[in-house]
This record gives sequence, structure tokens and C-alpha cells, in this order.
Amino acid sequence: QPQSTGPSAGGVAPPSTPPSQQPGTQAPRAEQAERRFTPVTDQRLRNPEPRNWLMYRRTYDGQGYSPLDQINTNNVQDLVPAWSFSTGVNEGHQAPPIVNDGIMYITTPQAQVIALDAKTGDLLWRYKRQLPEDLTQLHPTNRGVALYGDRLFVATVDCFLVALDAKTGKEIWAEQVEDYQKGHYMTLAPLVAGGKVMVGGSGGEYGVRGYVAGYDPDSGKQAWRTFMIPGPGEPGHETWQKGWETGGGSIWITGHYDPELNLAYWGTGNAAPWMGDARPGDNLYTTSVVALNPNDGKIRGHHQYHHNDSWDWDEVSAPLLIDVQRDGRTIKALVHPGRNGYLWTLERGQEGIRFVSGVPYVNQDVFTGIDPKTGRPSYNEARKPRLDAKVDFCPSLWGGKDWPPAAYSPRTRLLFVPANENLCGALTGIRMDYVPGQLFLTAGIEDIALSVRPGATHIGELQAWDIANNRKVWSHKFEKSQLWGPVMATGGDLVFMGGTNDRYFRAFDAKDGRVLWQVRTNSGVTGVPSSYEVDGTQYIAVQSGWGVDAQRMQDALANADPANYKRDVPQGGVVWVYALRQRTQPQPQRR
Ligand SMILES: O=C(O)c1cc(C(=O)O)c2c(n1)C(=O)C(=O)c1cc(C(=O)O)[nH]c1-2
Repeated sequence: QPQSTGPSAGGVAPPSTPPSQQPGTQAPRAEQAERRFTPVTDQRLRNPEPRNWLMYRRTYDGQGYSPLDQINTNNVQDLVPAWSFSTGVNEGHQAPPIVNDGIMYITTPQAQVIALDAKTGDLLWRYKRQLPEDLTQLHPTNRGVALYGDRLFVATVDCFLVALDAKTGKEIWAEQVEDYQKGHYMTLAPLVAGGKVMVGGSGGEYGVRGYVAGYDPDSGKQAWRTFMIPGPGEPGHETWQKGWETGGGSIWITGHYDPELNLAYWGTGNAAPWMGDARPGDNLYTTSVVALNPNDGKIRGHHQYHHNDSWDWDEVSAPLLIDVQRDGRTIKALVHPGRNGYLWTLERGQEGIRFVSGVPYVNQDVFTGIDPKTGRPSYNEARKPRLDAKVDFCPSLWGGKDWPPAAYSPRTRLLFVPANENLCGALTGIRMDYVPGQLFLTAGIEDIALSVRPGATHIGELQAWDIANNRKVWSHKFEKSQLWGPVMATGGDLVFMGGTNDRYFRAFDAKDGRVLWQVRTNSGVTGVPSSYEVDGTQYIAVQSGWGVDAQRMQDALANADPANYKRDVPQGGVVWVYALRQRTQPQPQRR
């Protein structure tokens, strides 16, 4: 059974003295959390205080931007660890430290939730979920919690949505969303908007039919479920000649939300199985952005980035909601650096989603052109994977960028994209029947081959784009490393990112891309960074803990180029919190 544990249980080293007897501690820590917890209202989610980071990307527009500026380009060299916390868990740590008025919530693989004092690093409580023994985990990770009222919500790898009391970590309800034995799982942070807790499900590699579901935060009852593959009689169903029941379009990254339009924008995954000729047609709404009304789940618009996907190019990263200046007017835009290697700008509105522009941001040899009106790409068919053949294409199946989110700074008006350049891949199409709960790929997952373009000197590349003019302004290149680093921009004109295989976490100058600060962590950093303020001090927080597909790519690179890519990146999850040197806690005086 799921359990919630106090600070002395749950696989962490118990404190030598009970918390209530520790010096300076008046009450057990869970009670302290209760005393201080500020309820999370719709108003606060729409307009969060600068000191807090209340949701996956901090704000509904998905910009990943903190307005805090105490740490800035002049003093970032003085950033030192304030505290750290070892999670005791291996594999990919990807969740942002979510902070509400001095209380931090992180998640780890296996959907553990840990509450910490954001100033001191004291453990407040830990929630551990008992996972079924027969659970296979293709992507053993979790991308964080959603807060609402005095509850928090977490989506689990055995496909439950769980509500916890944010003050104590006690489980309030746990609802089964889908059956893990049929290949369904969840890795994303839920999105709370319009009074609903929304989740989507993973399982594209198992031939699931993707969906977004809305839940009532009080009762845990499902209010609606909208499938990303339309069924018979629904618009879009005609884009499937066969295979819609197992057509993919899974959702594994949190959507963004426009409160004025009352629409949530979700990115959808690859079509299943991988080979497009196994399911002729455009295959709506796979590899798309879909606009949903959170009240009823009805689809109010979509745009498909590329049709009949054959490259495993999930377009699950939700587009960033940005006001973009184009041709003398302000466009309420959706901006999406796609896994397909193109940077897409779309216009959002009550009537739907309109194509504006699409330009490549990495080397891409598949698209031969883009329809200027609709944005529909045309393909070089020789570069489209198919059954009974081996096909090479660029970028690789992990795309120009995979899930690590881009960030936007409204101060510099630049979009920061964690890209992988010069990386190509090959897929060999094999015939396969669907068996519930088993991989349904029409390719061998062990045969995924990567190649670095001849003569290329780098792969990872942090790019800054002036999106008004579709112009790359600067880029920072990483030799001998891929990039799996979620990006955060701040009001101090800094860009924070890890993501390289050398364990560094770095701060870049937002204006020119110079590295101003870097620190070595325990493992590779694939966590979403966040920033917050407590008692007048700004902190930068991130989880280090390498794994999942960052490691799969490392293995594939080590196969392709053993001289330059070693297999080993150390494992293990740690939350790191940094502050300016003079602001960290005073050290004990020697007597
Ligand atoms: O199709 C899916 O349902 C699905 C799910 C996930 C996931 O839930 O993490 C990934 C992918 N696909 C995927 O294609 C992918 O490259 C990927 C990388 C990662 C990761 O955690 O690094 N997850 C996933």
C-alpha cells in the first residue's frame, strides 16, 4: 500500500535525535510545514509571486522564467551551495523543485515525493508509493508535482493520479487512470487549470491510444477524457486507414494554459508503431499541438507539425505562449522548437491555431519544403523509415531536442533552446503484431543507431533565438557531449542549464551566451532548474541525477564513437540549492 512517512522513515538516514528535540525545533517538522503552508489558489497560479515556483515551468505560459534578479551577471561568480539533499534514488531525476512560500517539493523516479524546508534543506516528509512487482519501466522518471489548494498531485509510473495533503504528505486519494499491464504509465507533472487536475499518459512505444484526462481535485473523480486519436465518427478519424486503436499520440510533458482563452495547449507524441507505412494517413492528432478546454476537455484547435510520423519524433513539449512581434503586429504566439528539428511559430485564438512560420534550427535532411499557408512539410521519401528497410535520417530519433524544456526571457526577448546538432540516426523497419503490454515498435529498440555527421566538432548546443526575426543570435557549443538540459531564464539576465555528460551545471549570460559560472555536481543534470526567494535571499535549485534517455543516448554514442564517448556518467539523485556566498547560512563559530 502507498505510504507516507515522517522524516525518520522511508529509506533516508534517520536523524540521531527525534526532530522535536533538536535544537531550535519547536515542533515536529510536518507540523511546521502545516503552520506555514499558503493555499494555492487559481489567482496565485495565474499570477504567481516572483518569490515562488508553483508549477512545472513556473507560469502557465511555459516560459520557464523567474523574474528574480538578486543573482545576476555581476555577481553570479559568487554562487555557492547553500544546501544539498541526497534522494537515495537512482535513475533520471527530472522534476523541478516546486516552491511555495519556503516549502520545496521534489519528485524522484518511482514517484516518490519529498517535501523540504527550502531555506535549510530539512526534510519535512517523504511519500513513497508501493509499485507493483511486475512493472516494467521504459522511462523510469517523474517530472514533478502540481499544487492546488492545500493539496499536491503526482502522476505515477503505475498510472495512478495521487492527491496528497501538501502539509503532511498523507495520501487523500489515488485514482487509477489506466492499466499499467497494457503499457500505460505516467511521467509528467499534472497541470491544474480551470478547476481540473489534468494528466496525460505515456506508452507510445507500447501502442497505447494517447489521451488527456481531467480530474476533480476534491473527489478524484474523472470529469472527462479526451483521446488524442479520434474514434469512429469523430473529426480526424478519417486520417487513419487502420491502427487508430493503437495509434500512439501519448502525452508525457505538462501542457501550458492561456487563462484568457481558457485553453490548455498539449503537445502529443509519436504515432505508433514507429513505421509510418504500417498506418497510412496523416494520423491526427499525433505529433501535434492540441488546444483543450479544461472544463469539458473538448478539442478547440490543433496543428500537426509533421504527418504520418516515422521517426519517433514525439512533439510532446507544449509550445511556449509568447507575444511575438512580426511584420509590425503582436502575435499571440505558440512557439515550439520541435523534436523534428524545426522552430515553429503558430498563432493561437478562440477560432483555433494558425501556422505562421517554421525554420530549421538543426541540420535536418527529411523536409524538402513547407507549405507557406498551412505549414505542412513535404518529405524526402528516401529519408522516411519504413517496413523492411534501413533508413538514415537527421536529426536522430531523439530529435533536434527531446523533452528538456526551452525557456524564454521577456527581458532579452530571446528563446533559449537546448539542442542536439550534427546527430543523425537510423531505424530498421520490421513487421510486428500488436500484443497488449509489449513493445510495439516495428523496429528493434536495441538496434537504434546514432551517427555524428562527418567533420562535426560538437553535438550539444544551447541556442538563443530572436523569435521576432527567426534569427539565431548566439549559441554555446559543447564538444563531446549531447545536451539533455532543461533551461531556466532569470530576471538577472542569466540562463541556467546542465544537461552535459560532464556533470556541470552552468549559468550563461543571456545576452551573449558566455559561461559566467559553472559547478560540478554528483551526476549529470537533467532536472528542470527553478529559482525562489526565502527571507530576502534568492536561491537557484536543480536536481542532478542522470538516467533514462540521456543515458540511452550516451550508450548509443559510445557504440558509435568509443574514443570520444564513454558509457559511464555517475548515477544518483541530489537536490542542489545555490545562493550568493555572503547570503548562505552563517557557519558555526569555533569555541
Ligand atoms: O511515447 C511515449 O509514451 C514516451 C514516453 C516517454 C516518457 O514518458 O518519459 C519518453 C518517450 N516516449 C520518448 O520518446 C523519449 O525520447 C523519452 C525520453 C525520456 C526521458 O525521460 O529522457 N522519456 C521519453
